[in-house]
Amino acid sequence: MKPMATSAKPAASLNEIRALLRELPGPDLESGTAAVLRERQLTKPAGALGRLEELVQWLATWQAKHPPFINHPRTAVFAGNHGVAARGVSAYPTAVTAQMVENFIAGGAAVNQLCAAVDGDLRVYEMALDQPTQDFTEGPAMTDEAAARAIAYGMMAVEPGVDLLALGEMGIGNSTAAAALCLGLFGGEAKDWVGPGTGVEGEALVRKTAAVAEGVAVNKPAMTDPFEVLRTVGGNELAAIVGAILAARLARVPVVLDGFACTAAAAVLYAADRRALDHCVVGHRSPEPGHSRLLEIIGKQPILDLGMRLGEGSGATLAIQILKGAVACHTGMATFEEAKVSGRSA
Ligand SMILES: O=C(O)c1ccc[n+]([C@@H]2O[C@H](COP(=O)([O-])O)[C@@H](O)[C@H]2O)c1
Ligand SMILES: Cc1cc2nc[nH]c2cc1C
Repeated sequence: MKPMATSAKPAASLNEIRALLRELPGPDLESGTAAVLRERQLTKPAGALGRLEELVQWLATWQAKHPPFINHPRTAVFAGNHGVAARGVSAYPTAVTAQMVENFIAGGAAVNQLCAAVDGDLRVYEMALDQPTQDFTEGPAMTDEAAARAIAYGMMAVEPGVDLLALGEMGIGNSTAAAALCLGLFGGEAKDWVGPGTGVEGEALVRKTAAVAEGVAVNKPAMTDPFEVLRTVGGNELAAIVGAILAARLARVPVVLDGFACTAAAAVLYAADRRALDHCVVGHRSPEPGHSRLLEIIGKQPILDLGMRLGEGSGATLAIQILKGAVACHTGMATFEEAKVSGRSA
């Protein structure tokens, strides 16, 4: 694992990102069909591997390869700080974002263990933690240039050789930003999208809900498209996730999303183009109430449902093991013909 310092990337504008969205490659139906045809020949009753069969078809379709493979999975964790955290909306101080980055580097976090367990390559991308975004209850969190730069930064997580990308985030206060993103993108009321995050309750939860409502109200006139929602109430690590998802699509790398904040960032792309997340699965369901609501809207069924509400890519990384199992069956099983097993009689 190698941490990466934030460096000035060539300035981009959100218009360049919007243009990219119009160039996304579609599914490779030939590879997907090849996976379905092979599944039918394997020594099992038709459909008996359930969702594993769908996942293999999905992988083949979006890697544009049959058989699909997972030899070099990567978990990319983006870390950012949020001005809105100063409103007392998290159970933890903002210093924890940088402290946890140190913990990731030292190998002491949950995601380090989960990534090692799936033989993954963990990368941590620290994004100017000493320069939090503006408090979005007072105006836009980011300028156009800063949002575009953060998206471009996230694109670096997709490098040659990576064949599956799990995404995660670390950012004290980002469940407030994620709730504001969801409210800005999909409407409803602030309380529909706000939950405990790291464990806020009582007065702090009231403050958090008010911050989300206020942030969206203040920035509403600027929220003319999903990228403006990201710019005005999102954050660096959330924008980077958007960039990583776009770059993965362009490089034909399937993506595994994590919990609430990660999925909320991804939902910016869904709101901009209904097909933009077709190369993504959601690794797990977080108990953060906004996550289930969001999964319903984007039409994704999570792979795991283990009550994990950690973030940092932990659930997405764990789900890599399920995807590996699906690929192992698909590539390693014998066909009825090879194993001389009789097929279905009626
Ligand atoms: O992934 C989730 O669903 C999730 C749910 C609750 C908390 N988190 C993590 O906790 C942090 C955000 O919580 P908060 O209370 O500081 O907004 C951030 O670092 C997330 O990775 C993550
Ligand atoms: C300790 C801690 C670890 C985390 N990992 C991801 N988000 C986190 C938030 C906190 C507070």
